[in-house]
Amino acid sequence: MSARKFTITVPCTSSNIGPGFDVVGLSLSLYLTLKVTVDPSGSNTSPTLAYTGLGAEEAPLDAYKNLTTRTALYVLRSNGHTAFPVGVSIDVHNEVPFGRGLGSSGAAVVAGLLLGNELGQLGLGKDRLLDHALMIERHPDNVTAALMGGFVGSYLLELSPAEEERRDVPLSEVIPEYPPNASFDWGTNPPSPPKNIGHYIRFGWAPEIKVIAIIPDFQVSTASARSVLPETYSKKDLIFNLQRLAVLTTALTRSPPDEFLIYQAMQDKVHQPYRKNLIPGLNDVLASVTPKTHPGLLGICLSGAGPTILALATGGVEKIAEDVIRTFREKGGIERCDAKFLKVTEEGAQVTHE
Ligand SMILES: Nc1ncnc2c1ncn2[C@@H]1O[C@H](COP(=O)(O)OP(=O)(O)O)[C@@H](O)[C@H]1O
Ligand SMILES: N[C@@H](CCOP(=O)(O)O)C(=O)O
Repeated sequence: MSARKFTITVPCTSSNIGPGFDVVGLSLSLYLTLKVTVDPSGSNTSPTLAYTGLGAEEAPLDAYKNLTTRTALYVLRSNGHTAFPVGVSIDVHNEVPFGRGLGSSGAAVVAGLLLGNELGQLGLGKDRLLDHALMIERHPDNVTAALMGGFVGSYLLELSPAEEERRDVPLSEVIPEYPPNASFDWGTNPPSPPKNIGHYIRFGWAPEIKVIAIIPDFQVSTASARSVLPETYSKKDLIFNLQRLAVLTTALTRSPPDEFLIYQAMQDKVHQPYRKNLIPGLNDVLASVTPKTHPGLLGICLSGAGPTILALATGGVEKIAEDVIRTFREKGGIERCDAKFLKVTEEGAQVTHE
């Protein structure tokens, strides 16, 4: 049998866009790319991994430790396969910085979903793959945008008790850490996830709206940025966010974009105020870059869990980036930031066969 070759491409994502905590995500033009060969005459029983680009010094090359291949193994195991096929080799190239709020872990998971689907020739559609993604990243915003592309809103279905039980399988059983604990049973496959647990809708995106990501040179893990959030919110703060999110999703589709509407609609009281201590200078950045000080600016917020700043603008993008970088340096003591001028990607994660 001859070797199969295919390439998986997954965009990075910016979630929340101000008030849409755990709800909206935007897929953007930095990519995680996997070039995969499956050679049935090969002798390796676990995939060999080579990795270039961002995170190369951190990403495990052991297929049982790497998030992408662990996700692929979950997709395989929950769909009747017991192991990886033989003869798999994967060249990873990554442009998505780790721990910056640009959805690197969501991209790694989505790449793993497509990888598992291809390795097992399972023929699962994207909607079904989303169910698998939600067993791993339990907030839908990044993974939905990375999988589907564009500007996307999503919610999780309320489940029946039986479905809850299938969904609440601990992560350590869905994608076991390696080596797994002594009682872990590789012979028993995890249940397949309940169906249609995540629902989504694609919004439009006004073509005039440009995207700037200003990426500080340090990591904030999403887990730690979630641990600082409160368990409960005041009615006032919830209403504040709901009102803005309802306006924002349509405001970003309208041409020409309305800067007053968008700037106000990108304010947030649910996550950014609690994350400011993790990101020195955040409040100064958000307060000092406004449509008044920076003509062309539409809105500015934390990208995902941070520390990246997402600015949306119709013009003046270089000045916005320069001033965010300067404010981070002067007020936050952050010496290095990288500015990226990104495109909204329409197509989402892709597999192409050679
Ligand atoms: N391409 C990748 N391959 C393997 N692991 C990855 C990859 N990208 C991200 N990860 C894992 O995800 C972690 C970052 O996830 P997270 O804290 O959610 O930040 P973010 O998703 O905002 O970049 C990394 O430290 C790494 O463990
Ligand atoms: N809604 C999540 C999004 C996390 O995104 P990431 O890019 O930081 O992984 C949150 O804000 O916690």
